[in-house]
Amino acid sequence: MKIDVKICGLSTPETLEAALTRGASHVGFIHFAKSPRHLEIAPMADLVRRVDGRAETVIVSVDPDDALVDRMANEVRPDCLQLHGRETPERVAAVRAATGIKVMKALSIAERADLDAVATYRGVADRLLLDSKRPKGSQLPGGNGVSFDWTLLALLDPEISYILSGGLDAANVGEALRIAHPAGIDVSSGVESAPGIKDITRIHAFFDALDDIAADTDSRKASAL
Ligand SMILES: O=C(O)c1ccccc1N[C@@H]1O[C@H](COP(=O)(O)O)[C@@H](O)[C@H]1O
Repeated sequence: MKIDVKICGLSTPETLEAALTRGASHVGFIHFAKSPRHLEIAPMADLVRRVDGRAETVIVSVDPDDALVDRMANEVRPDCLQLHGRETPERVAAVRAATGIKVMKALSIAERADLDAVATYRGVADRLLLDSKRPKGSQLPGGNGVSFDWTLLALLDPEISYILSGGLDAANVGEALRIAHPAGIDVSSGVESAPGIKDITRIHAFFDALDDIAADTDSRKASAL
């Protein structure tokens, strides 16, 4: 089964094109002032226009107030709003109802107990994204390039569809997909040369790794016949 691939924290037309050319299903843009990937609304709207239907566009924000939700919805018009803060299920439902835009809710996972929150967003958020907890001292709730214990995901109801995020890169995505069975994967730091600087070579390396995994899966299926 082909999984969704979200390349997040894009901020230049060149790196956006690289992600789209390699077949990203989702491209993400960060609106969070403390992030090295932060984009103001106008340049973000410009990048979103360039996508022109080739992938789903996602704006990532953290506990946005109603005024910011309104600006993101009306001035950028993304396909999806990713809420990466402490938004409750009620807030997710309210953002969705107010904008008519899909909502992806990010949840932080570090231990078994963190999985309990996942079910409370089921049927409320359009997509669920499972990310690592922020490391001590980090000002960012995501985009820290840190992964969590993927074996925890075996404890999740298998009916729950999620996007796996946190510390993925070309070197570890194969192992992640052997352990977890996400509907999609999300990468940001793993395709950067420095915080906030997307690297076209690393974007290609990430998709090359996914191509290798797909080829390996196909050859295993063929030899099982
Ligand atoms: O990337 C950021 O700076 C960021 C800021 C605030 C909220 C979320 C953010 N990023 C999200 O975190 C995932 C995982 O990032 P990484 O691959 O571990 O670096 C990223 O894709 C964004 O969805």
